[in-house]
Amino acid sequence: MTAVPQREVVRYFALIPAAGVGARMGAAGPKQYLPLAGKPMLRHTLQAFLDCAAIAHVYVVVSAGDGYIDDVVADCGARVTVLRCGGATRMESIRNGLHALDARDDDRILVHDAARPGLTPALIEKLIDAAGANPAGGLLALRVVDTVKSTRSGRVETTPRDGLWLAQTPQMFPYELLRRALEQAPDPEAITDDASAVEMLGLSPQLVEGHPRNLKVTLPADVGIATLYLTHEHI
Ligand SMILES: Nc1ccn([C@@H]2O[C@H](COP(=O)(O)OP(=O)(O)OP(=O)(O)O)[C@@H](O)[C@H]2O)c(=O)n1
Ligand SMILES: C[C@](O)(CO)[C@H](O)COP(=O)(O)O
Repeated sequence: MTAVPQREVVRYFALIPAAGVGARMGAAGPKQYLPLAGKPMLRHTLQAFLDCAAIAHVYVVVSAGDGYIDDVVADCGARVTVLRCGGATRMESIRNGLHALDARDDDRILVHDAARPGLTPALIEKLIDAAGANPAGGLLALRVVDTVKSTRSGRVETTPRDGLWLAQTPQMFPYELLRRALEQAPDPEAITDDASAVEMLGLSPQLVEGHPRNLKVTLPADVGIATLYLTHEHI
């Protein structure tokens, strides 16, 4: 009997860049380790992926000299791998992480900021369900709800808000596409999210409605808001 070649099943991997210094937070150490609702910020972020059955493995990228990560992942089990290959920018950390992990071209990589601890398994599943089959990938994003002003022209002008979105993470792409996009980006220093590198290839990643609880903790004022969400599961 001739063996029928098996189609390989697409796997979903999380890649969490956690090698930033948190300059805008201005805390004594990197913001991803700040205690929030009793746990380091990054531990909350990891839990969302650990609680999502669709995620085969979680990779965390930290800087080579990181002295906090071992304690944070101590109770995470074998589904989490630490990659000590962080770079000088978010994009560099992600590129280094992609080189270090073992994935097939079609596997989906969900890049998610360590600094977005309010992510939930339901939001991860929503992204996978909506955009998992899209060859150009997809990302969580929020529709702009406020009136938008622009000062680009030198005077104050009102810009229509319809069709404007705020990018969140996870941002999910086939492994080969994401590697290629980040390698070919003309100015990787200017790229602040992964989707923009994919857009530069002429592709259109799918926007999937995210949630305000998935805010990025960037400034000191964000700590209180994130804590509120983490202590109130259903808001
Ligand atoms: N060289 C870098 C810079 C950032 N990040 C990660 O990318 C995510 C989003 O970046 P951002 O909020 O800008 O974090 P920081 O770079 O730490 O903050 P800041 O820009 O205020 O210094 C964070 O989880 C951060 O740890 C990273 O892995 N490597
Ligand atoms: C990836 C990101 O979180 C999407 O909103 C964001 O772009 C990170 O970079 P920033 O420098 O904090 O804007």
